[in-house]
Amino acid sequence: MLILPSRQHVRRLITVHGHVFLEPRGIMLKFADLIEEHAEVLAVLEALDAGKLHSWAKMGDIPGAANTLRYYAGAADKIHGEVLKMSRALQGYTLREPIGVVGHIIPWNFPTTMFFMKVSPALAAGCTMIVKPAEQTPLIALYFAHLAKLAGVPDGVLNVVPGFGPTAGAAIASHMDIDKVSFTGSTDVGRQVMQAAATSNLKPVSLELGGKSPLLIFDDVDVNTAADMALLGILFNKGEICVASSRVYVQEGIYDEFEKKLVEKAKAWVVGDPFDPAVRQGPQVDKKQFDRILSYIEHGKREGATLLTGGKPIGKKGYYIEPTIFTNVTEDMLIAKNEIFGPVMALMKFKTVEEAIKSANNTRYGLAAGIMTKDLNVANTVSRSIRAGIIWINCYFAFDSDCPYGGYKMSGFGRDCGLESLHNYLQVKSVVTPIFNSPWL
Ligand SMILES: NC(=O)C1=CN([C@@H]2O[C@H](COP(=O)(O)OP(=O)(O)OC[C@H]3O[C@@H](n4cnc5c(N)ncnc54)[C@H](OP(=O)(O)O)[C@@H]3O)[C@@H](O)[C@H]2O)C=CC1
Ligand SMILES: CCCCCC/C=C/C(=O)O
Repeated sequence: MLILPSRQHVRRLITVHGHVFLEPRGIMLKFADLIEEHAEVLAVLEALDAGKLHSWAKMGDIPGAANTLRYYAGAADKIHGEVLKMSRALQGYTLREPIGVVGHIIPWNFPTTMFFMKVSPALAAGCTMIVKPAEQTPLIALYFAHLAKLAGVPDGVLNVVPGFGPTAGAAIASHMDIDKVSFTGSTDVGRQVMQAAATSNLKPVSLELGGKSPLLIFDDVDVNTAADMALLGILFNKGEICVASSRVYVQEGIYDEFEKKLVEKAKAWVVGDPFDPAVRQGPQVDKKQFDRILSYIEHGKREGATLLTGGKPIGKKGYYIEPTIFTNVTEDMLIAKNEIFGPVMALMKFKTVEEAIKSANNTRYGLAAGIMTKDLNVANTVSRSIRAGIIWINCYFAFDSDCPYGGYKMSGFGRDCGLESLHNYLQVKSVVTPIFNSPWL
Protein backbone atom coordinates (compact mmCIF):
# COMPACT_ATOMS: atom_id res chain seq x y z
CA MET A 1 0.00 0.00 0.00
CA LEU A 2 1.20 3.48 -0.79
CA ILE A 3 1.40 5.72 2.27
CA LEU A 4 0.67 9.29 1.37
CA PRO A 5 2.24 12.38 2.84
CA SER A 6 0.02 14.83 4.58
CA ARG A 7 -2.07 16.96 2.27
CA GLN A 8 -0.74 20.10 3.90
CA HIS A 9 1.51 22.21 1.82
CA VAL A 10 5.08 23.25 2.40
CA ARG A 11 4.35 26.65 3.82
CA ARG A 12 1.71 25.37 6.17
CA LEU A 13 3.78 22.43 7.35
CA ILE A 14 6.57 24.75 8.30
CA THR A 15 4.25 26.92 10.36
CA VAL A 16 2.23 24.06 11.85
CA HIS A 17 5.20 22.07 13.06
CA GLY A 18 7.07 25.15 14.20
CA HIS A 19 10.17 24.36 12.10
CA VAL A 20 12.72 27.08 11.54
CA PHE A 21 10.65 29.72 9.83
CA LEU A 22 11.66 29.49 6.23
CA GLU A 23 9.52 29.78 3.15
CA PRO A 24 10.15 27.22 0.36
CA ARG A 25 12.52 29.71 -1.24
CA GLY A 26 15.08 29.52 1.56
CA ILE A 27 14.86 25.74 1.81
CA MET A 28 15.27 25.37 -1.93
CA LEU A 29 18.33 27.62 -1.97
CA LYS A 30 19.89 25.56 0.81
CA PHE A 31 19.02 22.37 -1.09
CA ALA A 32 20.83 23.79 -4.14
CA ASP A 33 23.94 24.58 -2.08
CA LEU A 34 23.98 21.03 -0.69
CA ILE A 35 23.79 19.57 -4.18
CA GLU A 36 26.87 21.53 -5.16
CA GLU A 37 28.69 20.42 -1.99
CA HIS A 38 27.90 16.76 -2.79
CA ALA A 39 28.62 17.05 -6.52
CA GLU A 40 31.28 14.34 -6.66
CA VAL A 41 29.27 11.58 -4.97
CA LEU A 42 26.20 12.54 -6.99
CA ALA A 43 28.12 12.36 -10.28
CA VAL A 44 29.43 8.92 -9.31
CA LEU A 45 25.90 7.68 -8.55
CA GLU A 46 24.66 9.05 -11.86
CA ALA A 47 27.40 7.23 -13.78
CA LEU A 48 26.99 3.96 -11.84
CA ASP A 49 23.23 3.82 -12.08
CA ALA A 50 22.62 5.11 -15.60
CA GLY A 51 25.98 4.64 -17.37
CA LYS A 52 26.14 8.39 -17.93
CA LEU A 53 29.48 10.11 -18.39
CA HIS A 54 30.85 11.04 -14.98
CA SER A 55 32.40 14.21 -16.44
CA TRP A 56 29.13 15.34 -17.95
CA ALA A 57 27.16 14.52 -14.80
CA LYS A 58 29.59 16.64 -12.78
CA MET A 59 29.66 19.49 -15.29
CA GLY A 60 26.09 19.36 -16.53
CA ASP A 61 23.45 17.39 -14.64
CA ILE A 62 24.49 18.18 -11.07
CA PRO A 63 25.11 21.95 -11.40
CA GLY A 64 22.02 22.04 -13.63
CA ALA A 65 19.96 20.62 -10.76
CA ALA A 66 21.19 23.37 -8.42
CA ASN A 67 20.37 25.99 -11.08
CA THR A 68 16.88 24.62 -11.54
CA LEU A 69 16.22 24.73 -7.80
CA ARG A 70 17.49 28.32 -7.64
CA TYR A 71 15.41 29.36 -10.62
CA TYR A 72 12.19 28.08 -9.04
CA ALA A 73 13.23 29.31 -5.58
CA GLY A 74 13.14 32.77 -7.18
CA ALA A 75 9.58 32.15 -8.31
CA ALA A 76 8.31 30.69 -5.03
CA ASP A 77 7.59 34.03 -3.40
CA LYS A 78 6.13 35.61 -6.54
CA ILE A 79 3.12 33.39 -7.11
CA HIS A 80 -0.02 35.49 -7.04
CA GLY A 81 -3.39 35.90 -8.64
CA GLU A 82 -5.06 38.91 -10.21
CA VAL A 83 -7.60 41.50 -9.25
CA LEU A 84 -10.47 41.09 -11.69
CA LYS A 85 -12.37 43.80 -13.53
CA MET A 86 -15.85 42.53 -12.78
CA SER A 87 -18.75 43.87 -14.82
CA ARG A 88 -21.13 44.26 -11.87
CA ALA A 89 -20.97 45.41 -8.27
CA LEU A 90 -18.68 42.58 -7.30
CA GLN A 91 -15.13 42.47 -6.12
CA GLY A 92 -13.23 39.59 -7.64
CA TYR A 93 -9.74 38.29 -7.41
CA THR A 94 -7.96 35.03 -8.12
CA LEU A 95 -5.68 32.98 -5.92
CA ARG A 96 -3.14 30.54 -7.30
CA GLU A 97 -3.18 27.64 -4.89
CA PRO A 98 -0.96 24.55 -4.77
CA ILE A 99 -2.68 21.70 -6.58
CA GLY A 100 -2.07 19.40 -3.61
CA VAL A 101 -0.25 16.06 -3.54
CA VAL A 102 1.72 15.47 -6.74
CA GLY A 103 3.01 12.13 -8.08
CA HIS A 104 6.12 12.47 -10.23
CA ILE A 105 6.95 9.35 -12.25
CA ILE A 106 10.37 9.75 -13.80
CA PRO A 107 12.53 7.73 -16.21
CA TRP A 108 16.10 6.46 -16.05
CA ASN A 109 17.78 8.52 -18.77
CA PHE A 110 18.18 11.78 -16.78
CA PRO A 111 17.70 10.71 -13.16
CA THR A 112 18.95 14.03 -11.74
CA THR A 113 17.75 16.52 -14.33
CA MET A 114 14.31 14.99 -14.46
CA PHE A 115 14.01 14.82 -10.67
CA PHE A 116 14.61 18.57 -10.34
CA MET A 117 12.64 19.60 -13.43
CA LYS A 118 9.61 18.12 -11.69
CA VAL A 119 10.30 18.59 -7.98
CA SER A 120 11.52 22.22 -8.09
CA PRO A 121 8.40 23.86 -9.56
CA ALA A 122 6.18 21.66 -7.38
CA LEU A 123 8.05 22.76 -4.24
CA ALA A 124 7.89 26.39 -5.35
CA ALA A 125 4.14 26.02 -5.87
CA GLY A 126 3.80 24.72 -2.30
CA CYS A 127 2.83 21.13 -3.12
CA THR A 128 3.71 17.93 -1.31
CA MET A 129 4.91 15.12 -3.54
CA ILE A 130 5.92 11.54 -4.16
CA VAL A 131 8.68 10.80 -6.64
CA LYS A 132 8.92 7.37 -8.20
CA PRO A 133 12.29 6.99 -9.87
CA ALA A 134 12.83 4.36 -12.56
CA GLU A 135 13.88 0.95 -11.23
CA GLN A 136 17.18 1.17 -13.13
CA THR A 137 18.18 4.39 -11.36
CA PRO A 138 16.83 4.69 -7.81
CA LEU A 139 20.07 5.52 -5.97
CA ILE A 140 20.46 9.16 -6.74
CA ALA A 141 16.80 9.91 -6.00
CA LEU A 142 17.27 8.42 -2.53
CA TYR A 143 20.36 10.55 -2.04
CA PHE A 144 18.34 13.64 -3.01
CA ALA A 145 15.74 12.71 -0.38
CA HIS A 146 18.57 12.68 2.17
CA LEU A 147 19.82 16.11 1.02
CA ALA A 148 16.27 17.46 1.08
CA LYS A 149 16.03 16.53 4.75
CA LEU A 150 19.38 18.21 5.47
CA ALA A 151 18.14 21.31 3.64
CA GLY A 152 15.12 21.52 5.94
CA VAL A 153 12.36 20.21 3.67
CA PRO A 154 9.80 19.13 6.29
CA ASP A 155 9.03 15.42 6.64
CA GLY A 156 6.19 14.33 4.39
CA VAL A 157 6.77 17.01 1.77
CA LEU A 158 9.19 15.29 -0.61
CA ASN A 159 8.87 11.49 -0.58
CA VAL A 160 10.90 9.16 -2.75
CA VAL A 161 9.24 5.79 -3.32
CA PRO A 162 11.33 3.43 -5.46
CA GLY A 163 9.43 0.52 -6.94
CA PHE A 164 8.40 -1.09 -10.19
CA GLY A 165 6.28 0.77 -12.71
CA PRO A 166 3.32 -1.63 -12.86
CA THR A 167 3.02 -1.60 -9.05
CA ALA A 168 4.43 1.59 -7.48
CA GLY A 169 3.96 3.72 -10.63
CA ALA A 170 0.47 2.41 -11.29
CA ALA A 171 -0.51 2.96 -7.63
CA ILE A 172 0.42 6.63 -7.99
CA ALA A 173 -1.50 7.04 -11.23
CA SER A 174 -4.67 5.48 -9.81
CA HIS A 175 -4.51 6.80 -6.25
CA MET A 176 -7.63 8.65 -5.09
CA ASP A 177 -5.64 11.00 -2.85
CA ILE A 178 -3.05 12.08 -5.36
CA ASP A 179 -4.14 15.30 -7.01
CA LYS A 180 -1.86 15.41 -10.04
CA VAL A 181 0.58 13.21 -11.91
CA SER A 182 3.55 14.44 -13.84
CA PHE A 183 5.05 11.67 -16.00
CA THR A 184 8.05 11.38 -18.31
CA GLY A 185 8.66 8.15 -20.20
CA SER A 186 7.33 6.08 -23.07
CA THR A 187 4.17 6.92 -24.96
CA ASP A 188 2.63 3.53 -24.09
CA VAL A 189 3.05 4.00 -20.36
CA GLY A 190 1.96 7.64 -20.65
CA ARG A 191 -1.31 6.39 -22.09
CA GLN A 192 -1.74 3.94 -19.19
CA VAL A 193 -1.07 6.70 -16.67
CA MET A 194 -3.69 8.89 -18.30
CA GLN A 195 -6.21 6.04 -18.31
CA ALA A 196 -5.57 5.30 -14.63
CA ALA A 197 -5.97 8.99 -13.79
CA ALA A 198 -9.23 9.13 -15.72
CA THR A 199 -10.72 6.05 -14.11
CA SER A 200 -9.70 7.00 -10.56
CA ASN A 201 -10.15 10.59 -9.38
CA LEU A 202 -9.78 12.41 -12.73
CA LYS A 203 -6.50 13.92 -11.59
CA PRO A 204 -4.85 16.12 -14.19
CA VAL A 205 -1.74 14.67 -15.81
CA SER A 206 1.13 16.14 -17.72
CA LEU A 207 2.98 13.80 -20.05
CA GLU A 208 6.43 14.21 -21.57
CA LEU A 209 6.76 11.26 -23.92
CA GLY A 210 8.81 9.98 -26.80
CA GLY A 211 10.17 11.77 -29.83
CA LYS A 212 11.63 11.28 -33.29
CA SER A 213 13.05 14.73 -33.71
CA PRO A 214 14.24 16.02 -37.07
CA LEU A 215 17.37 18.08 -37.65
CA LEU A 216 17.16 19.98 -40.96
CA ILE A 217 20.49 21.06 -42.43
CA PHE A 218 20.33 23.55 -45.30
CA ASP A 219 23.12 23.85 -47.81
CA ASP A 220 24.30 27.34 -46.79
CA VAL A 221 25.92 26.13 -43.55
CA ASP A 222 29.44 25.13 -42.63
CA VAL A 223 29.49 21.39 -43.26
CA ASN A 224 31.98 20.58 -40.54
CA THR A 225 29.94 22.38 -37.86
CA ALA A 226 26.75 20.77 -39.12
CA ALA A 227 28.28 17.29 -38.93
CA ASP A 228 29.41 17.94 -35.35
CA MET A 229 25.95 19.14 -34.41
CA ALA A 230 24.20 16.20 -36.04
CA LEU A 231 26.47 13.71 -34.32
CA LEU A 232 26.07 15.29 -30.91
CA GLY A 233 22.31 15.41 -31.48
CA ILE A 234 22.13 11.63 -31.71
CA LEU A 235 25.05 10.46 -29.57
CA PHE A 236 24.73 12.69 -26.52
CA ASN A 237 23.75 10.54 -23.53
CA LYS A 238 24.17 7.48 -25.87
CA GLY A 239 21.05 8.55 -27.73
CA GLU A 240 18.97 7.98 -24.61
CA ILE A 241 17.30 11.36 -24.68
CA CYS A 242 13.77 12.10 -25.77
CA VAL A 243 14.81 15.03 -27.98
CA ALA A 244 17.65 13.19 -29.81
CA SER A 245 17.97 14.31 -33.43
CA SER A 246 17.33 10.81 -34.69
CA ARG A 247 16.20 11.94 -38.17
CA VAL A 248 18.75 14.08 -39.96
CA TYR A 249 17.71 15.68 -43.27
CA VAL A 250 20.48 17.27 -45.35
CA GLN A 251 19.95 19.46 -48.42
CA GLU A 252 21.27 17.87 -51.59
CA GLY A 253 23.93 20.54 -52.38
CA ILE A 254 26.07 19.52 -49.38
CA TYR A 255 24.82 16.00 -48.83
CA ASP A 256 27.84 14.04 -50.12
CA GLU A 257 30.42 16.15 -48.29
CA PHE A 258 28.31 16.05 -45.14
CA GLU A 259 27.93 12.28 -45.23
CA LYS A 260 31.68 11.80 -45.61
CA LYS A 261 32.51 14.07 -42.66
CA LEU A 262 29.79 12.59 -40.50
CA VAL A 263 31.05 9.06 -40.97
CA GLU A 264 34.67 10.09 -40.26
CA LYS A 265 33.58 11.76 -37.05
CA ALA A 266 31.37 8.86 -35.97
CA LYS A 267 34.28 6.46 -36.41
CA ALA A 268 36.46 8.65 -34.22
CA TRP A 269 33.82 8.93 -31.46
CA VAL A 270 35.16 7.27 -28.30
CA VAL A 271 32.85 4.75 -26.61
CA GLY A 272 33.73 3.11 -23.30
CA ASP A 273 34.04 3.46 -19.53
CA PRO A 274 31.90 6.42 -18.41
CA PHE A 275 34.49 7.28 -15.76
CA ASP A 276 37.23 7.81 -18.39
CA PRO A 277 37.39 11.54 -19.26
CA ALA A 278 38.38 10.76 -22.86
CA VAL A 279 35.18 8.77 -23.47
CA ARG A 280 32.21 10.47 -25.13
CA GLN A 281 29.65 7.67 -24.94
CA GLY A 282 29.05 5.18 -22.13
CA PRO A 283 27.00 1.97 -22.03
CA GLN A 284 23.26 1.80 -22.66
CA VAL A 285 21.29 1.75 -19.44
CA ASP A 286 20.49 -1.99 -19.29
CA LYS A 287 20.21 -5.18 -21.29
CA LYS A 288 16.62 -4.53 -22.26
CA GLN A 289 17.49 -1.19 -23.84
CA PHE A 290 20.68 -2.64 -25.41
CA ASP A 291 18.70 -5.49 -27.04
CA ARG A 292 15.98 -3.13 -28.17
CA ILE A 293 18.48 -0.87 -29.96
CA LEU A 294 20.26 -3.80 -31.62
CA SER A 295 16.97 -5.20 -32.82
CA TYR A 296 16.12 -1.84 -34.45
CA ILE A 297 19.52 -1.92 -36.17
CA GLU A 298 18.72 -5.39 -37.56
CA HIS A 299 15.34 -4.09 -38.67
CA GLY A 300 17.01 -1.20 -40.50
CA LYS A 301 19.23 -3.62 -42.39
CA ARG A 302 16.30 -5.87 -43.27
CA GLU A 303 14.20 -2.90 -44.38
CA GLY A 304 16.89 -2.05 -46.97
CA ALA A 305 18.56 1.00 -45.42
CA THR A 306 22.31 1.31 -46.03
CA LEU A 307 24.48 0.99 -42.93
CA LEU A 308 27.20 3.63 -43.31
CA THR A 309 28.99 2.90 -40.06
CA GLY A 310 28.51 1.13 -36.73
CA GLY A 311 25.69 -1.33 -36.14
CA LYS A 312 27.44 -3.66 -33.68
CA PRO A 313 27.95 -4.02 -29.95
CA ILE A 314 31.43 -3.17 -28.68
CA GLY A 315 33.23 -5.84 -26.66
CA LYS A 316 31.65 -8.76 -24.84
CA LYS A 317 31.09 -7.10 -21.48
CA GLY A 318 28.72 -4.18 -20.86
CA TYR A 319 26.09 -2.66 -23.08
CA TYR A 320 28.19 -0.63 -25.50
CA ILE A 321 26.96 0.05 -29.03
CA GLU A 322 28.84 1.62 -31.93
CA PRO A 323 27.65 5.00 -33.18
CA THR A 324 25.39 3.87 -36.01
CA ILE A 325 24.37 5.76 -39.13
CA PHE A 326 21.92 4.56 -41.76
CA THR A 327 21.36 6.24 -45.10
CA ASN A 328 18.93 5.48 -47.94
CA VAL A 329 16.27 5.52 -45.30
CA THR A 330 12.68 5.97 -46.41
CA GLU A 331 10.06 7.49 -44.17
CA ASP A 332 7.98 4.35 -43.99
CA MET A 333 10.83 2.38 -42.38
CA LEU A 334 10.59 1.60 -38.66
CA ILE A 335 13.99 3.20 -38.05
CA ALA A 336 12.57 6.48 -39.39
CA LYS A 337 9.29 6.20 -37.52
CA ASN A 338 9.93 4.74 -34.06
CA GLU A 339 11.87 6.15 -31.15
CA ILE A 340 14.96 3.94 -30.82
CA PHE A 341 16.51 5.73 -27.83
CA GLY A 342 20.02 4.76 -28.79
CA PRO A 343 22.99 5.89 -30.91
CA VAL A 344 21.25 5.25 -34.24
CA MET A 345 20.76 7.99 -36.85
CA ALA A 346 18.52 7.90 -39.92
CA LEU A 347 20.16 10.16 -42.50
CA MET A 348 18.06 11.47 -45.39
CA LYS A 349 18.32 13.96 -48.23
CA PHE A 350 15.98 16.78 -49.27
CA LYS A 351 15.76 19.34 -52.09
CA THR A 352 13.43 22.19 -51.13
CA VAL A 353 12.30 24.04 -48.01
CA GLU A 354 8.76 22.73 -48.53
CA GLU A 355 10.00 19.17 -48.74
CA ALA A 356 12.04 19.63 -45.55
CA ILE A 357 9.00 20.92 -43.65
CA LYS A 358 6.84 18.07 -44.91
CA SER A 359 9.38 15.45 -43.88
CA ALA A 360 9.98 17.06 -40.49
CA ASN A 361 6.26 16.88 -39.76
CA ASN A 362 5.89 13.35 -41.07
CA THR A 363 5.89 11.79 -37.60
CA ARG A 364 3.39 11.05 -34.88
CA TYR A 365 5.71 12.79 -32.43
CA GLY A 366 6.36 16.50 -31.90
CA LEU A 367 8.89 17.10 -29.18
CA ALA A 368 11.78 19.03 -30.75
CA ALA A 369 13.41 20.00 -34.03
CA GLY A 370 16.67 21.59 -35.15
CA ILE A 371 17.31 23.87 -38.10
CA MET A 372 20.73 24.82 -39.43
CA THR A 373 20.81 27.68 -41.93
CA LYS A 374 22.20 31.19 -42.31
CA ASP A 375 19.00 32.35 -43.99
CA LEU A 376 16.74 34.15 -41.53
CA ASN A 377 13.69 33.75 -43.74
CA VAL A 378 14.20 30.02 -43.97
CA ALA A 379 14.74 29.79 -40.20
CA ASN A 380 11.57 31.77 -39.49
CA THR A 381 9.40 29.94 -42.00
CA VAL A 382 10.55 26.49 -41.00
CA SER A 383 10.43 27.08 -37.24
CA ARG A 384 6.82 28.26 -37.52
CA SER A 385 5.85 25.36 -39.75
CA ILE A 386 7.09 22.49 -37.62
CA ARG A 387 4.70 21.05 -35.09
CA ALA A 388 7.03 20.54 -32.13
CA GLY A 389 7.37 21.95 -28.63
CA ILE A 390 10.87 23.37 -29.04
CA ILE A 391 12.83 24.44 -32.12
CA TRP A 392 16.57 24.99 -31.95
CA ILE A 393 18.04 27.19 -34.69
CA ASN A 394 21.78 26.75 -35.26
CA CYS A 395 22.08 24.98 -31.93
CA TYR A 396 20.81 21.78 -30.35
CA PHE A 397 19.99 20.70 -26.77
CA ALA A 398 19.90 24.39 -25.83
CA PHE A 399 17.96 23.74 -22.63
CA ASP A 400 17.51 26.42 -20.02
CA SER A 401 15.60 26.57 -16.74
CA ASP A 402 13.63 29.50 -18.15
CA CYS A 403 12.74 27.80 -21.44
CA PRO A 404 9.63 25.60 -21.44
CA TYR A 405 9.73 22.38 -23.40
CA GLY A 406 7.30 19.54 -23.98
CA GLY A 407 5.30 17.82 -26.65
CA TYR A 408 2.96 18.41 -29.52
CA LYS A 409 1.02 15.42 -30.90
CA MET A 410 1.92 12.04 -29.34
CA SER A 411 4.92 13.49 -27.51
CA GLY A 412 2.50 14.53 -24.78
CA PHE A 413 1.26 17.75 -23.24
CA GLY A 414 2.10 20.11 -20.43
CA ARG A 415 5.49 21.77 -20.18
CA ASP A 416 8.57 21.20 -18.06
CA CYS A 417 10.91 24.11 -17.29
CA GLY A 418 10.19 27.80 -17.33
CA LEU A 419 7.48 29.61 -15.40
CA GLU A 420 5.09 27.70 -17.65
CA SER A 421 5.77 24.56 -15.66
CA LEU A 422 4.49 26.15 -12.44
CA HIS A 423 1.00 25.94 -13.96
CA ASN A 424 1.25 22.14 -13.71
CA TYR A 425 1.27 22.46 -9.94
CA LEU A 426 -1.11 25.34 -9.27
CA GLN A 427 -4.80 25.83 -9.59
CA VAL A 428 -6.79 29.01 -9.81
CA LYS A 429 -9.47 29.89 -7.29
CA SER A 430 -11.71 32.91 -7.86
CA VAL A 431 -12.97 34.78 -4.83
CA VAL A 432 -15.97 37.06 -5.27
CA THR A 433 -17.67 39.40 -2.80
CA PRO A 434 -20.43 41.91 -3.39
CA ILE A 435 -19.48 45.53 -2.99
CA PHE A 436 -21.81 48.30 -2.02
CA ASN A 437 -21.65 51.98 -2.80
CA SER A 438 -18.33 51.79 -4.58
CA PRO A 439 -17.46 54.79 -6.73
CA TRP A 440 -15.43 52.46 -8.97
CA LEU A 441 -16.99 49.77 -11.08
N1 LIG B 1 10.58 10.63 -22.87
C1 LIG B 1 11.62 10.11 -22.30
O1 LIG B 1 12.46 10.79 -21.81
C2 LIG B 1 11.74 8.63 -22.16
C3 LIG B 1 11.31 7.78 -23.14
N2 LIG B 1 11.46 6.46 -22.99
C4 LIG B 1 11.06 5.58 -24.10
O2 LIG B 1 10.46 4.42 -23.59
C5 LIG B 1 11.17 3.26 -24.01
C6 LIG B 1 11.10 2.21 -22.95
O3 LIG B 1 11.71 2.66 -21.75
P1 LIG B 1 11.06 2.29 -20.36
O4 LIG B 1 12.04 2.39 -19.27
O5 LIG B 1 10.36 0.99 -20.51
O6 LIG B 1 10.02 3.51 -20.16
P2 LIG B 1 8.73 3.55 -19.26
O7 LIG B 1 7.79 4.49 -19.86
O8 LIG B 1 8.29 2.14 -18.98
O9 LIG B 1 9.28 4.10 -17.83
C7 LIG B 1 9.19 5.42 -17.38
C8 LIG B 1 8.71 5.44 -15.94
O10 LIG B 1 7.38 4.93 -15.85
C9 LIG B 1 7.30 3.88 -14.90
N3 LIG B 1 6.23 2.94 -15.26
C10 LIG B 1 6.31 1.80 -15.99
N4 LIG B 1 5.09 1.22 -16.09
C11 LIG B 1 4.23 2.00 -15.41
C12 LIG B 1 2.83 1.94 -15.16
N5 LIG B 1 2.07 0.96 -15.62
N6 LIG B 1 2.26 2.94 -14.44
C13 LIG B 1 2.99 3.95 -13.97
N7 LIG B 1 4.34 4.06 -14.17
C14 LIG B 1 4.94 3.11 -14.88
C15 LIG B 1 8.70 3.29 -14.94
O11 LIG B 1 8.93 2.49 -13.81
P3 LIG B 1 9.98 1.25 -13.92
O12 LIG B 1 11.31 1.86 -13.86
O13 LIG B 1 9.75 0.41 -12.74
O14 LIG B 1 9.65 0.56 -15.20
C16 LIG B 1 9.53 4.55 -15.00
O15 LIG B 1 9.63 5.16 -13.73
C17 LIG B 1 12.56 3.77 -24.31
O16 LIG B 1 13.25 2.95 -25.18
C18 LIG B 1 12.24 5.11 -24.89
O17 LIG B 1 11.88 4.95 -26.23
C19 LIG B 1 12.02 5.93 -21.86
C20 LIG B 1 12.47 6.73 -20.86
C21 LIG B 1 12.40 8.16 -20.97
C1 LIG C 1 21.45 18.97 -21.68
C2 LIG C 1 20.30 18.98 -20.71
C3 LIG C 1 19.52 17.72 -20.74
C4 LIG C 1 18.08 17.93 -20.49
C5 LIG C 1 17.39 16.64 -20.50
C6 LIG C 1 16.00 16.68 -20.87
C7 LIG C 1 15.64 15.31 -21.23
C8 LIG C 1 14.47 14.94 -21.53
C9 LIG C 1 14.13 13.53 -21.81
O1 LIG C 1 14.91 12.75 -22.33
O2 LIG C 1 12.97 13.23 -21.50
